[in-house]
Amino acid sequence: MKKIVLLGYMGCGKSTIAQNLSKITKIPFLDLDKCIEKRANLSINEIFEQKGEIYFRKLEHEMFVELLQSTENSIIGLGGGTPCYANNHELLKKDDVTSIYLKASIETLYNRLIHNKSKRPLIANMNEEEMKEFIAKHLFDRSFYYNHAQYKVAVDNKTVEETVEDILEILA
Ligand SMILES: Nc1ncnc2c1ncn2[C@@H]1O[C@H](COP(=O)(O)OP(=O)(O)OP(=O)(O)O)[C@@H](O)[C@H]1O
Ligand SMILES: O=C(O)C1=C[C@@H](O)[C@@H](O)[C@H](O)C1
Ligand SMILES: [Mg+2]
Repeated sequence: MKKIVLLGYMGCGKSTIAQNLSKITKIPFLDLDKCIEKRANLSINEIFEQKGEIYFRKLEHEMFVELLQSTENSIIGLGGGTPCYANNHELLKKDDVTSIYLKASIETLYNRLIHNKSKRPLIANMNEEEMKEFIAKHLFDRSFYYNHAQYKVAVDNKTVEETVEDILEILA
């Protein structure tokens, strides 16, 4: 029961890359954020608004543990904050897990997230200036946890296909 776990900051491409990798490898893709939404019967935004972030982080941890315990092979796309809470980073080193950090620069993340922030409650209400500073500081804080991944793939200036190719080489 091999698990391929993709992690990294919001907008680095976890969901996009995982979907494409899944098509090629025929290994099913599970998006942790989507699993949480299904379990809670609320969107990520609604969970943050109605229940608060601590509740979300608890659910996120429980769901991550549950997905890792399943006996099926899977590609698991984490949420941007998953490795940074509840000691989830320690789970990235498990024997049956291949964890891969999709590493993007502040510039790449900013350019992607600026067009696509409404569904991301941590940045939804920020203006462009605030967002750039927030991403820079937040990425710095989170890098410690992301660096617990077994592998790193740089994604700047790469197409989806190129990043998928890099991951296939790691898995070969
Ligand atoms: N080369 C690329 N690789 C991956 N995504 C890209 C690329 N170029 C543009 N994008 C776009 O960047 C966005 C990446 O968002 P995606 O939802 O995959 O990230 P995520 O890491 O899953 O974010 P979150 O943690 O918020 O769920 C998508 O809108 C995608 O279309
Ligand atoms: O970076 C984060 O902390 C988050 C990223 C998203 O994937 C969601 O899990 C949620 O919006 C929190
Ligand atoms: Mg995602």
